[in-house]
Amino acid sequence: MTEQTSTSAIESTPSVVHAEGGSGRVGSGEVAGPGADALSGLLTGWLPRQRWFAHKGSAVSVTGIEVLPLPGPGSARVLLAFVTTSSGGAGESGPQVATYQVPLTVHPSPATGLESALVGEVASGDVTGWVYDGAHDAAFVHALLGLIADGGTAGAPEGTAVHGVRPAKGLPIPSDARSRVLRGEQSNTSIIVEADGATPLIAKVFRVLQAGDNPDVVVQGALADAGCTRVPAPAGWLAGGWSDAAAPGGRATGHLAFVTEFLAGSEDAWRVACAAVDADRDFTADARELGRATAEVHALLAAVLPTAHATAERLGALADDLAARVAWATSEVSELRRFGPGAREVADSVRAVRDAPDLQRVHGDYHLGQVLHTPGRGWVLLDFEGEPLRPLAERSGPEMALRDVAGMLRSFDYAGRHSAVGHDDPDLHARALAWTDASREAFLDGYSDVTGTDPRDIGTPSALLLRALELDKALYEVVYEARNRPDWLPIPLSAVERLLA
Ligand SMILES: Nc1ncnc2c1ncn2[C@@H]1O[C@H](COP(=O)(O)OP(=O)(O)O)[C@@H](O)[C@H]1O
Ligand SMILES: O=P(O)(O)O[C@H]1O[C@H](CO)[C@@H](O[C@H]2O[C@H](CO)[C@@H](O)[C@H](O)[C@H]2O)[C@H](O)[C@H]1O
Repeated sequence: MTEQTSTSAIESTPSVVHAEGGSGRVGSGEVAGPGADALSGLLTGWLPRQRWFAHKGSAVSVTGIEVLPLPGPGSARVLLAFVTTSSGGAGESGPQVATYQVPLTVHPSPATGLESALVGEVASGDVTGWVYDGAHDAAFVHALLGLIADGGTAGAPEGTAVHGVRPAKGLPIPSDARSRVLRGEQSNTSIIVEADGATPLIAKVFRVLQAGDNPDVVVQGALADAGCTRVPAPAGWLAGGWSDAAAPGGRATGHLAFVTEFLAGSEDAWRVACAAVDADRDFTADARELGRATAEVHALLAAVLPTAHATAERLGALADDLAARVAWATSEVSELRRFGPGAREVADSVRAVRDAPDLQRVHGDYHLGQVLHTPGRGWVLLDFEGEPLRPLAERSGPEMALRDVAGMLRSFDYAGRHSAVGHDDPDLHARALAWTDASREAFLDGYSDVTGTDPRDIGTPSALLLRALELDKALYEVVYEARNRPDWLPIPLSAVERLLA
C-alpha cells in the first residue's frame, strides 16, 4: 500500500469492503467511499490509545484498510480490518509502516454492555452504525471460534481471505461460550472463552501482522505435539492473507489468531515474583525450579525442531545482529547514545567466540510474564512469539538458547526493582538488589543442573555470549519502555550501564 494519510477508495464487491489510501487502486470496480474514510478517521484516533499499539510516541496516520466481513449471527456485522499505519518519519529511522489486525463489530444502534469498547460511530457509506472493538464483543468471538472449529473460510481466495485450522489432537472448541478480554499488560489481545463442561480456552488475536508463520503457533505446537505439558495444549488457529506492499505479489500470509488451553487458577511468575519482592520473601526455590523447567523445554526444542552448529559464520551473523540492535536502540532513545561505543565492542566480541553451543529454536522473549505457575503442573511456558518489536523473519530460525536465559535474568532485575524505581530510599534499593541477585543465581543453578554447563564459568563461550545477550535484551527493553512505559525506563537503562561497567 502506498503511504498517504487516510483512505480514498472502496471496492464495491458485495462481500469485501476494501479501502486503501495512496493511488487508490484496489483491483477493479473502485468507488470513492465516505464510509471507509470515516472508518479510517475513527481508527486514526483510536489506534494509538490501545495498549497493543506498538508505534506510540509519534504522529500516526492510517494509510490503508482492508475490511473482511466474517460470518456471524445476529444484527451486528463482524469485520476483520487489516489496517496499515505509518508513524514517525522525522527521525533517523524514517517512517515505520505496520499492519495491525483490528476485529470490529458494527451495530445498528448502541450496544448495551459494550460502552467501554466503543470505537465510534460511522454515519454514512457502506459501513454505518456503532463501531466496537470486536475483541470485547461476543459476536466477533463467535465468528472467530466458528471458523476455527469448522475449518471454515471467509473472503475471496484471490483477495483478503482467512481460514480456520484445527490440528489433529486439537482441544474441542465449544459452540456456545462466554468470553471476556484478558486484562493486563499485553502486546496482543487475548480473549478467555469458557463454557460449562468444556476445557476453558484462550484466543490470542495477533495485533501486528507480519508475513510468515507465527512462532507462537509453530514452536508451541511442536512442543505440544511431542507430548510436552509445559505448554498449553492448542485448540486451533486462524490464518489468512492481507495486502503488504513488501511481500511478493503485494500480499502477505500468516497466522492471525491462536486458540489454546486456558490454565485457569494459574498465576504468572511476574505476579508471584513481585509479590515476593514486596513482602521481602525469598524466591530462590521457585527460581531454581524455573531454571530446570527452562532447560527441559530447551532440550525438547533441540530434539524436535531444527538445530544448527555455531559456525564462525553464524557467530559473525549474530555479532552483526547484535550490532544492528545497538544502532537501532541508540538511534531510537537518546539516553542510550553514550553507551554506543561500549555496546558495539561487546557485540563485536561475539565474532571471536569458538566452541559455542549449537543454535536451536527458543522462546525468544522469555520473561516472568511468560510463565505460569499451574497447580499440579508446575511452570508452564507461554507466548513463543519472540520479541514483538523484532521482524518476524528474524524470530523464526535457530538461536542461542542462552537468549532465553538472558531474558529471564533481565526479568528478575525488573521484578526486584519494580517497586524501587522512582524512589530514593537506599534500603529499598539494597533489598531489591539482594533479591534480584539471589533469584538470578538460583535460576542459573537450576538451569545448569539440567544442562551440565554453567554460563557463569568465567572465560567460557557461554559466559561471553550470556553477557552480550543480556546487554542486547536490555537495549531492546530501553526502546520498549521508551515507547510504552517511560516511567520504567530507569530499570533497563541502569542495566545497560552495569553490563558495560
Ligand atoms: N494459556 C493461558 N492460560 C492462562 N493464562 C494465560 C494463558 N496464556 C496467556 N495467559 C495470560 O495472559 C498474559 C499475556 O499472554 P501472552 O501470550 O504473553 O500475550 P502477549 O504476547 O500479547 O503478551 C500472560 O502473561 C498470562 O498471564
Ligand atoms: O509479553 P510480551 O510479548 O508482550 O513482551 C513485551 O512486553 C513485556 C512487558 O509486558 C516486556 O517485558 C519487560 O517487562 C517485564 C515486566 O513487565 C519484564 O519482566 C521483562 O523482563 C521485560 O523485558 C517485553 O520485553 C516485551 O517484548
